[in-house]
Amino acid sequence: MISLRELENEARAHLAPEVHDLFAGGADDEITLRANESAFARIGLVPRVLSGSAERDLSTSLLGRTIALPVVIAPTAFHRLAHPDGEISTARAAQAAGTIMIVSMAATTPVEEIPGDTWFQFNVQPDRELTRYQVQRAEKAGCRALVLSVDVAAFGHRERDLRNGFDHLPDGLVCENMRDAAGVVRRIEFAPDLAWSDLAWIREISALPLVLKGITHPADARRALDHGVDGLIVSNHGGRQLDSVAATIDLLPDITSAVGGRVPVLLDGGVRRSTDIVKARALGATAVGIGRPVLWGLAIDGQRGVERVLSLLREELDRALALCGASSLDDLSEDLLRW
Ligand SMILES: Cc1cc2nc3c(=O)[nH]c(=O)nc-3n(C[C@H](O)[C@H](O)[C@H](O)COP(=O)(O)O)c2cc1C
Ligand SMILES: CC(C)CC(=O)C(=O)O
Repeated sequence: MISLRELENEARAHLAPEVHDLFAGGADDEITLRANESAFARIGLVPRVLSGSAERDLSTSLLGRTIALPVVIAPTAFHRLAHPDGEISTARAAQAAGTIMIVSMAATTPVEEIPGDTWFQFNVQPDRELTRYQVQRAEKAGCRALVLSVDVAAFGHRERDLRNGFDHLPDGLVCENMRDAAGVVRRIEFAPDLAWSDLAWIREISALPLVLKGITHPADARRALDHGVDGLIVSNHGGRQLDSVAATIDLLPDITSAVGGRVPVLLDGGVRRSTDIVKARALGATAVGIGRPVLWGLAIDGQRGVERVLSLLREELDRALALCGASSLDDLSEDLLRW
């Protein structure tokens, strides 16, 4: 398979239709789901010539670590629905590629068993003691940052899942990181009353860097900086939460200018080609996250499938930099783009 698009098509044959829908789908009319990808296509590149070098440096630094390419694994639920080895395979592939996996609170593998360089994503639960326990587990397990999803005040209306009647995991699979201190697997709930003032409490329960995922408004980006967060992820949850949210690449420039380089800004949603990464970097993102392509790779061939996804992006990015006359990611700037 020679592109993420081919992997996406092939994955269909490896998944039960309702699981494919669960992974592929978005909320309501899936306007945002489509917009994320199509918005990248509307931005043109205007490459420079005769300014490249024999070798390109694809590495970037992120919260004090160097990652080999500016692509991290976005947190996605239920990897064992895609492949029996689930999150372990994903993590090993991320490790092999020299990047970070953001482990989902809804992972089907205990965070303690997931190897490599990981961050832990969570939604604050109405039972704050459960959240405290989860966060402390992740910290003990060696996760290097916390990723608080802030776009989950309610559960998105995913019509494919409603139509398919997909409302619980098959026997044998549970959200392992939803166990409470007594070992009981708790249901994921939402906390519509979560507020900026709660960030102080998260700081109290953990010393890890805190990244907010699901920032779309530049005023919220500024507010997040006022609250001392360590990073932001511009995300509309892959179109699975509020439908009609603007495409993330269209939201990015206002956020990066509000942040002014004070903390790293990541973007996810619709990244399928290295030229999407070039555009995001040119608009000030430090790195991008990929969600669904990882699940497609996993469904097709476990760890090797995810490795393929990451190596395709790496090869493409190396070529795109050469063709942009760039020798490193820092050579990519907004003057390479035409809207
Ligand atoms: C099947 C699936 C499960 C997801 N689960 C989570 C999750 O548990 N927590 C979270 O913050 N985001 C979750 N997301 C959103 C992703 O982190 C990411 O924002 C989105 O997938 C990026 O878009 P992309 O799939 O187009 O790359 C999920 C997305 C998908 C497709
Ligand atoms: C368990 C869900 C809340 C996971 C999620 O965020 C998603 O499916 O998009």
